[in-house]
Amino acid sequence: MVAPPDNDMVWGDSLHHAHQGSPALLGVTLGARAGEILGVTGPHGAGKTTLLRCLSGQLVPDAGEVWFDGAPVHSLAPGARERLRRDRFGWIGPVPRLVPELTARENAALPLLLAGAGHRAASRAAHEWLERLDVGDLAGARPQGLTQAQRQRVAIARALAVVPQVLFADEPTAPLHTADRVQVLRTLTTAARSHGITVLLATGDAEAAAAHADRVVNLLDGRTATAGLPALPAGPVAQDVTC
Ligand SMILES: Nc1ncnc2c1ncn2[C@@H]1O[C@H](COP(=O)(O)OP(=O)(O)OP(=O)(O)O)[C@@H](O)[C@H]1O
Repeated sequence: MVAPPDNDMVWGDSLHHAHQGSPALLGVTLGARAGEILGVTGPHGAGKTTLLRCLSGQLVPDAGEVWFDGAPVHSLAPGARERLRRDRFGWIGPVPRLVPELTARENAALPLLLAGAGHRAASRAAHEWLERLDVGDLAGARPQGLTQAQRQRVAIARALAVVPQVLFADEPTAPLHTADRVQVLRTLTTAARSHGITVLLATGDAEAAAAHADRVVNLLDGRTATAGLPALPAGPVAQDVTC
């Protein structure tokens, strides 16, 4: 077992994984430094989701190692991995999964309550994050009364409210209209930067990654095609971004 580079918060080394015999990762090595926003791009089927699931401890890779903050993740027992995910990691997928019986505010507050926050503090923090995501006025609505785009904003608020050490964002703006994607990605990355959250942002949109990430890794057919290219400076190009 080789320890990761000192300044990497998350590190995957020689990751291989197959889904029921179909290879998805064929030896990917990458690291994200503390507070870095790392874009992971590539076409459909490149392995982005599988990579994020391995790095976040949802999947144990068939081969290779995953490290978080200087400690191995791949060799943790399932319960310890579950606690790590709950206490340190956040996850945003392309489809919002909210608890239907709870309001938007209660959904956003849920991870804070699970982490031991008091009810009032959790509710206040959840509401603040909903406002940042422009759904504060919908705090009392239940998921079925929201559009898919609004539900996704609630899911993003929920993931940020707990201020995870690492946020895994897999196509986080997929359900949003093109015009809203830049604004939501900017809100997400600004919040992450101001709170020192490390972000792994998977997107099929190379322009979006270049506009919002500090560094971009490109996957192709389960392998790293180009790694560590500096992102383009955020600027006018961000206006045209889709993802
Ligand atoms: N649950 C699964 N069962 C079988 N094959 C899978 C499964 N999940 C992913 N795959 C396959 O693994 C490969 C990598 O898929 P993955 O979803 O990781 O890529 P991706 O880059 O995230 O693609 P997309 O942009 O379409 O989400 C693809 O060939 C895909 O078909």
